[in-house]
Amino acid sequence: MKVTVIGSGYVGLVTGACLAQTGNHVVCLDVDAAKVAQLQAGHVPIHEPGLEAMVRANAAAGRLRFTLDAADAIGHGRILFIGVGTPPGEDGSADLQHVLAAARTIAQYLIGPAVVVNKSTVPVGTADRVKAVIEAGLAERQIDYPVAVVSNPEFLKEGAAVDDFLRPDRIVLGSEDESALQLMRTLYAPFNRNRERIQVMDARSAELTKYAANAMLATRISFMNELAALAEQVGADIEQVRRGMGSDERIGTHFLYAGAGYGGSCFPKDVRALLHTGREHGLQLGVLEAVQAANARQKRVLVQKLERRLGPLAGRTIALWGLAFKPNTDDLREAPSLVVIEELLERGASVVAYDPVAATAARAQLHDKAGITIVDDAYAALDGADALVIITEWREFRTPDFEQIRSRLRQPLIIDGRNLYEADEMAAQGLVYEGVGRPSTRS
Ligand SMILES: NC(=O)C1=CN([C@@H]2O[C@H](COP(=O)(O)OP(=O)(O)OC[C@H]3O[C@@H](n4cnc5c(N)ncnc54)[C@H](O)[C@@H]3O)[C@@H](O)[C@H]2O)C=CC1
Ligand SMILES: O=C(O)[C@H]1O[C@H](OP(=O)(O)OP(=O)(O)OC[C@H]2O[C@@H](n3ccc(=O)[nH]c3=O)[C@H](O)[C@@H]2O)[C@H](O)[C@@H](O)[C@@H]1O
Repeated sequence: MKVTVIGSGYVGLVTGACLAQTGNHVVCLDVDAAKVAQLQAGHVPIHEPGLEAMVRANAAAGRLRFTLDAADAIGHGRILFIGVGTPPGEDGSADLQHVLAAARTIAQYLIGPAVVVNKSTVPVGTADRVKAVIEAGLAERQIDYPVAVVSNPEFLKEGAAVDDFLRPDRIVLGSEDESALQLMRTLYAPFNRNRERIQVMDARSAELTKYAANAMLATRISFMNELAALAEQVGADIEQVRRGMGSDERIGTHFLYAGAGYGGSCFPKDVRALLHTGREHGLQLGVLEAVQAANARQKRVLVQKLERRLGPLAGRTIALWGLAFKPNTDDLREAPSLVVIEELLERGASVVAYDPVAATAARAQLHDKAGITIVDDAYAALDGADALVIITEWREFRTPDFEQIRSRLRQPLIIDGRNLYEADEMAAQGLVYEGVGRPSTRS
């Protein structure tokens, strides 16, 4: 099939590459000239395992190309995906300017009937708005090609995006247009083998499903972070509690890890956007408000732990391991590390940070901040530091050289925002260790 994808970011690029992989001919449109040039040269500008190889292979096979030329891209596809960003506006609502601009571009250059598929995360009612914008644009051109708009929210996770797209838990299709749905079923058939993953519903339910899923996951995390604080007070271990409660099938084991707070480009923004939708309809979503407040508190917990151990932090040097909002990505959007860095610098501490993948992105973002150095060696970050704070659970931090950690730190203190180690083992290594919601070493 001929497919056009508007927006070549995490979602657009993964969608384009995976659909080309199953034999479709895909053209990806973007407005960012530098990004398009990079992609045309076979370079994927984001760190996403497996993506670059897939992009190169499909480009070489003639099934995937990138363009800035809207007429070319819109003229190509019978199915047109919208995968542009929906960043938070001032009031927390999802800013739809890019989605609506994409709709206008479609209307301007469409040369025949089309199925427009919205993959961006958008508030309820956006499918109707997109359809109205396209129809108005076509009417101006005095043509009336039939256009169906399908809501098809994306559930991929960064760092596992290709895998998630190829093996989705479900494929949500929001539309009441039978022929559009039939086309979508055919397009998604390769990702729908062995068991039925396609769920058809109305567009509004599809749009709300996306926010509901992210909000539920965020809720689980904030709930566990709150319980972790309680566990510390009552002398329980949140890791044992997690195992105990997660083995109940009704609860399940995923997304129950207490930590440094959730970050990323989606949970924070989507929780805010859903709260805004609630307010627009006169509803206070109290559970979700608490989720958001708990997360804001959690991002500060590691610094409070440091203060309790070290006293005032002015003049101290703190080593940070991990800057990305989670492993396997170089994405720093809403990363807990940024809050920790801000809080440490505000208190007059210096920061020496290491991240195996996000260092370049972090240097670009933090270059104007005095007091932070980003180094390329995990152990070099420790030299002369008063403590090590672990913020992202990169695999290489799982079994580090504890002897080096102890000898290179000025004080043998680890504050672990991801509960990677056991307190008694740390004590045996001569380290003072504190995780989140778990018993610490004694001293
Ligand atoms: N990043 C993620 O893991 C996920 C994101 N989403 C949602 O998908 C949407 C896209 O997110 P990302 O891919 O992360 O965004 P992104 O910021 O990485 O990429 C968006 C791309 O769209 C381009 N763009 C903007 N306006 C355009 C226009 N008028 N025409 C053509 N291209 C245009 C931008 O230049 C950029 O390259 C958002 O609504 C997000 O909430 C959904 C699931 C997962
Ligand atoms: O809408 C989106 O963009 C995506 O948002 C999340 O994906 P992502 O933000 O890439 O990353 P997650 O793996 O969900 O992690 C989000 C944050 O929660 C934190 N987290 C996750 C799990 C957990 O148990 N505890 C916890 O603190 C992570 O460290 C990270 O900061 C969802 O998992 C995806 O399904 C969704 O498509």
